[in-house]
Amino acid sequence: MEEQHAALMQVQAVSCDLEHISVLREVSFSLQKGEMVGLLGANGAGKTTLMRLILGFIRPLSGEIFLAGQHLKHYSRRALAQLIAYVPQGHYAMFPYRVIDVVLMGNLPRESFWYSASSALVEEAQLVLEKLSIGDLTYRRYTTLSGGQRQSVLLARALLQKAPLLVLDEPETGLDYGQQQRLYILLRQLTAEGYCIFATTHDPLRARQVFQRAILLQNKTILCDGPVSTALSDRLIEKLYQR
Ligand SMILES: Nc1ncnc2c1ncn2[C@@H]1O[C@H](COP(=O)(O)OP(=O)(O)OP(=O)(O)O)[C@@H](O)[C@H]1O
Repeated sequence: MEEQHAALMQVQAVSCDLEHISVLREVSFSLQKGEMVGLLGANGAGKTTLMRLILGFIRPLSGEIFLAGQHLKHYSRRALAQLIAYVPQGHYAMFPYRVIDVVLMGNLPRESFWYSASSALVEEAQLVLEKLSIGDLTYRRYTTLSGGQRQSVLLARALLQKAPLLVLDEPETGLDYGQQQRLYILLRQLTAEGYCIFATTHDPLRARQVFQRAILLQNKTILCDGPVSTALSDRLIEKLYQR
């Protein structure tokens, strides 16, 4: 059964310009179910741009991106959201929704906008919040939360989305030490359940402990892609961040 071996995401020779400036050149890699992959590179290396490309927010100049075997351009927003969940780096001040309502928005790709959440779904959302140790925030207003608390709520929303590919932009930013530890334990559990985690990080030493595989971006392309034991060697870390 070829389907079972197909990569969850395949990026083939992707190049991208922003404002007529070349940002990425001939980037190729694939992501499989059950993998936890870190994306590393110096400031401005193109990590966020690469994430925006695979999320379908921007189109590549050339190259192809496939998700679950289908070209990204053939997906509707809703169909895409059933396969990729995204936790952005920034925390935008939104309307003063309650935390539980923000988390329930994770189910929107499967429902119409005006759907009323079943009690089973509300219970599920509460369980996700508890899993992230923020059950006490359930009925707080999102706009009143701290940056780290908002980050955890956005992760809860992404988990309720139940997409097999979780894309996280610097997920540990703003989290205290305990929340970071719990986050990585949870991400490991999710990969064991078959989820694929693709996350940027600025902490190569931490990445060496928590990720299985690392993709290093430098000079607009991939410097190294492999198991953290080799991709995050002292030599390559030094090379990656040199000026
Ligand atoms: N909208 C834009 N228009 C023009 N250039 C952009 C735009 N967004 C990003 N860039 C440029 O593209 C390059 C890659 O930016 P990107 O945000 O992808 O880097 P990054 O690796 O995520 O950086 P950081 O670690 O600082 O978050 C940078 O040189 C940046 O200045």
